[in-house]
Amino acid sequence: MPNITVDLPQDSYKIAIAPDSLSQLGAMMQQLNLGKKVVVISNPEIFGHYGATCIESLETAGFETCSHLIPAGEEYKHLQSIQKVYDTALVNHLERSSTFVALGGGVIGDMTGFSAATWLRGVNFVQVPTSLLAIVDASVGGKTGVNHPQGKNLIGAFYQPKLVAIDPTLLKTLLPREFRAGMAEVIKYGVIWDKDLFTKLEHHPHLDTLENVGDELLETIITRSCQAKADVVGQDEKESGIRAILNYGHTIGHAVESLTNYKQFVHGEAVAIGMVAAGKIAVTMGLWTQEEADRQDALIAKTGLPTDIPSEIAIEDILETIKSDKKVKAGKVRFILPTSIGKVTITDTVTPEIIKQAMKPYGRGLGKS
Ligand SMILES: NC(=O)c1ccc[n+]([C@@H]2O[C@H](COP(=O)([O-])OP(=O)(O)OC[C@H]3O[C@@H](n4cnc5c(N)ncnc54)[C@H](O)[C@@H]3O)[C@@H](O)[C@H]2O)c1
Ligand SMILES: O=C(O)C(=O)C[C@@H](O)[C@H](O)[C@H](O)COP(=O)(O)O
Ligand SMILES: [Zn+2]
Repeated sequence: MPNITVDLPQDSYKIAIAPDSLSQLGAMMQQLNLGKKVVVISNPEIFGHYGATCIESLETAGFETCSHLIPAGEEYKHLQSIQKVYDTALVNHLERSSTFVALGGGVIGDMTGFSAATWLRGVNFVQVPTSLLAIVDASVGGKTGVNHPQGKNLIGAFYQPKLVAIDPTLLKTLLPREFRAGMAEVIKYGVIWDKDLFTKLEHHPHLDTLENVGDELLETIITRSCQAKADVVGQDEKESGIRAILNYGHTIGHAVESLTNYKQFVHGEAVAIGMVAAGKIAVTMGLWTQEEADRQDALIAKTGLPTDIPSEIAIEDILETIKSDKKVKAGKVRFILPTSIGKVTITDTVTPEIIKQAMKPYGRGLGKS
């Protein structure tokens, strides 16, 4: 599989994609002129599977290692978990030249990156993504952070890794539900950026498990998704413009995640629901054809992802929650809406009335309104 570069004005970095990336991690990090000390941050399950290989690779390359484990789950993505990472960094005398390695999914990656951005005002950071979602999206681009009780990722920093080491063989232990969640972000790239990827996904009979996707399509999924993200981030590192398109499906998706207290849906599932909702809004506004929106929704359904906002969520609660979305500008909520497959527009013209109208015919999200 090819390597990809995230080309930035400062500190460009490599996304290394290979079936032995984990065992080569130490050797790859050796090339980066990093300090001797490394903390590997993970969760107990992932560390149980891959911690030993990771540590062995680092120590063979001459690094001194320690580890820090955070319990699994989005509900631990908060500032108290970061405080405990700082405690480990302090006890182990990590220095400015030291490196924080994220061995995990997007939750571990976002928290490790935020800890690295803030400990000693910034130490080195390396991503070793282990979930499909982290491989194709979260490990690339330097968005790091944690949730606030009032909303998703409200606390954070843009802080780029020195290296992203992707080992697709780690996916063999990922649960099918989590695989499908990653596929939601892959479908996102198809809708916002890569029509050809979208068509390839449409033509594949089953997208619901790693086995059904198969090696050839998996390689395409990983390389095209990472390339799409690298292209967008390379143009707009800190989301002053085009990068906002990577938030397609997230305006309503994040609201659904936080309104269900991160218990009912994992991130990718909420994004799938958010993409279907954004599609309805785009069709209602005359920006997108019903036929293409149906193709998007069919792909999401074929993957086995949810499509509907649960009826227990009142549309008023969604409208209230999206007011604290990070894309709000001059008090206006901005939406990313498709105009044709592979192309989207960023707009602040979506009113609460349009959202209600778009949702109404489908009977969703109107339970308590
Ligand atoms: N920074 C970004 O650009 C970005 C992009 C997308 C999502 N995110 C964030 O990422 C998070 C979602 O990431 P996620 O979907 O990876 O969730 P996650 O990190 O919670 O991982 C999902 C589950 O899979 C398990 N897991 C991961 N890899 C495994 C493996 N190889 N084998 C067995 N189990 C494994 C984890 O322990 C966890 O239980 C959200 O917090 C989201 O906000 C960030
Ligand atoms: O990298 C980006 O930019 C994204 O928006 C990618 C999203 O998939 C990801 O979920 C991100 O964390 C959302 O960012 P946020 O700024 O809306 O919290
Ligand atoms: Zn996302």
